[in-house]
Amino acid sequence: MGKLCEAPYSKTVDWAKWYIFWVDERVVAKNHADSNYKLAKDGLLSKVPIVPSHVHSINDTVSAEKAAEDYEFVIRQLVRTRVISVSDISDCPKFDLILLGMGPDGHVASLFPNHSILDENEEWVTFLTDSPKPPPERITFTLPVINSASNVSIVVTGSSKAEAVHSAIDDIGPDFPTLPAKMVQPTKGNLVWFLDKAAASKLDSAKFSE
Ligand SMILES: O=C1O[C@H](COP(=O)(O)O)[C@@H](O)[C@H](O)[C@H]1O
Repeated sequence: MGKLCEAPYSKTVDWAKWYIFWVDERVVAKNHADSNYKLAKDGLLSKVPIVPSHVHSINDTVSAEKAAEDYEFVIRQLVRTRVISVSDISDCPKFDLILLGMGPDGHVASLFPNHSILDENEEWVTFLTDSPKPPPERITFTLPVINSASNVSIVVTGSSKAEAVHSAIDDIGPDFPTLPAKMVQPTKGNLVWFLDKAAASKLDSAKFSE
């Protein structure tokens, strides 16, 4: 994403075709240090000519429950008008690309290990008020939405995440709890992990290309 802010991409990418959504968001003001919107705005959106009306951030003035409901409503409208495609095997939106990070505990988006939110398969966007990682109030896409995307990338750096990378990618047998990151399995899409050497250091074998 950083590269896209630089020449030649900043000029050659057809930014008018880009629509931006947040897979998960912390329910804090948009200028708060914990805001995922702020992170994306400072790092990318303020540096490229994305159409402002194509940037769909959450309503930060309401409760987590209402923010999730509002966000799903917006996405449903865009599916109805065919701005977002729809999956042909579920009624879920089919995003072109879902870009995820992963925490040292194996969480992706705001889908945390052993949380009941992992079983949510009715809603497209749901909320939690007890996130084990602060801040506690968050909204998140659900697994069925993530797994309906055309492409999913998980980008992980640092040795603190090496154990979780190993558990999520390697075959570690049935006796271990399944991490949220391992539940990311696009039904008809591609999944690509991007790891630095430290994050890849506990993988069983060289399943990756440098
Ligand atoms: O809270 C979150 O954490 C993960 C990854 O966290 P990191 O600080 O270890 O990079 C992130 O991917 C997720 O979207 C976010 O809300």
